[in-house]
Amino acid sequence: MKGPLALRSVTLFKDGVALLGPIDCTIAAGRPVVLMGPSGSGKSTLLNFMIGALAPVFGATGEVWLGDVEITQLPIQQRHLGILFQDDLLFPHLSVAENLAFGLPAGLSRLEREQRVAAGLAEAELTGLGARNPASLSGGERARAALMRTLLAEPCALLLDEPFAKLDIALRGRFRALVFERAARRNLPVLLVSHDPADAEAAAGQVIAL
Ligand SMILES: Nc1ncnc2c1ncn2[C@@H]1O[C@H](COP(=O)(O)OP(=O)(O)OP(=O)(O)O)[C@@H](O)[C@H]1O
Repeated sequence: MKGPLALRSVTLFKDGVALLGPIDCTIAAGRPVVLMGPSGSGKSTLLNFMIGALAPVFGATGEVWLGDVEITQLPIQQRHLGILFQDDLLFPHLSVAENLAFGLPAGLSRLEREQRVAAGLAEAELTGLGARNPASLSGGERARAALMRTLLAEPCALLLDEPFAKLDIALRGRFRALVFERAARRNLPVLLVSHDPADAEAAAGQVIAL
């Protein structure tokens, strides 16, 4: 599945009361869109709806499209969306390198897997930390590992929930550039939840404000 990610008349409800929407938007491939809004306005819930993992307390109407396929009712694994949750959710029993390898596409040779993980570690500025346990990393290192695991899985679109929030300003700039470049190079639609005006600036005004 390729092409833009689109929301059509999406409304979210919590306990039967409208929480957010209706939202209509198209997230074009290659040009990240930033989703901003007050805490508790439903940004993370919208991402969960898009991947098909809404908590039972919520309800939703409307449609999600990826290219010319409506994915609203598809099982989570058939949507081919990459999501980075706010809490990094690395597997605690796997090393950092094993976490990165976890989502790699099927069918790669062992050598190719090792090369991609090594390149991912380098790109995430985690070289030398591959054998470590996630619990032994700093919050920012874990956030970078989780972001790279999401990128290495080669999804058809990316949903990123405050991916740079735990990084210092310099790292934030470098990882913002990494995500924007990757989106452009691989022609990926990216929806980026953020409270940081610098992300909105990088998205050249492509902002959804709740
Ligand atoms: N599993 C849940 N059960 C009950 N209420 C929930 C659940 N998850 C989220 N909520 C509530 O739903 C509302 C929307 O939450 P959500 O996490 O989507 O907000 P957000 O815009 O992402 O906020 P933030 O910017 O603080 O991350 C909040 O009031 C939150 O307390």
